[in-house]
Amino acid sequence: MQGLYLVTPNWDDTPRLLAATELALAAGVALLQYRNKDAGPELRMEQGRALRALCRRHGVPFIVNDHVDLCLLLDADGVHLGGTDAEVAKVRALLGPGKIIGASCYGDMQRALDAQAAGASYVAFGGFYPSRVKQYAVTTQPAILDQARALMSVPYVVIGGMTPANAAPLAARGAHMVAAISSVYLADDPAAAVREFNGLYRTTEIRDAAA
Ligand SMILES: Cc1ncc(COP(=O)(O)OP(=O)(O)O)c(N)n1
Ligand SMILES: Cc1nc(C(=O)O)sc1CCOP(=O)(O)O
Ligand SMILES: [Mg+2]
Repeated sequence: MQGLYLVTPNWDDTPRLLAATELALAAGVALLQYRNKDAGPELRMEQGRALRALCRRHGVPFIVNDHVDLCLLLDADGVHLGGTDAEVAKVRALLGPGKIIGASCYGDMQRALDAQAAGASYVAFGGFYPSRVKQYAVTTQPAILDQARALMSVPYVVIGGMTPANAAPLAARGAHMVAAISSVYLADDPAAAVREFNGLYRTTEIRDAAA
């Protein structure tokens, strides 16, 4: 797992969402998360089903945000859980070993260690920078990645206001994936934005190979 972790925006216009996502997936995305905090159950089912089909066509793992029931209904590849969502251990017991479970850990290393012990497949640290789509206090520091490199055995993701430029030092510091919404979905050219994010990892690989 390395590269861009694309997360969807709160768009109710499904054709627009699918068109932008298709461009992004064709450009090369490591994981896609369906996150629409404004959608009701019907729209979530419609968008989730369509995005799952798109991901299958492109061979990209499909993750559902928050909704374990939707993950099961769609036979998604996994679910992402935050502090107010279901507990990782309970969801792991329900989904079994084959599904991906992600856990939001904000700037909290102990939370990441606990999530890993409870069966998380990856953890996410954030928000590093102000976001155009979510309000939070920007308190997470890049130094948490140095602790993660030393302590974590599952991959760790960075999220929150990511652009190819400001994510570069975080990728260089060991983040396995960069998660983003607006830098791709609000870009004039979503495919070009995806390629720019992926460029961070080519640079990291070249640097690692030379070390
Ligand atoms: C990859 C990734 N990281 C963090 C989050 C945030 O999850 P959460 O704190 O549960 O907040 P909401 O996304 O549910 O508003 C995420 N979704 N994805
Ligand atoms: C959904 C989400 N979770 C965050 C966290 O810090 O846990 S930041 C965030 C929003 C990410 O969108 P953008 O790339 O547009 O800032
Ligand atoms: Mg959540």
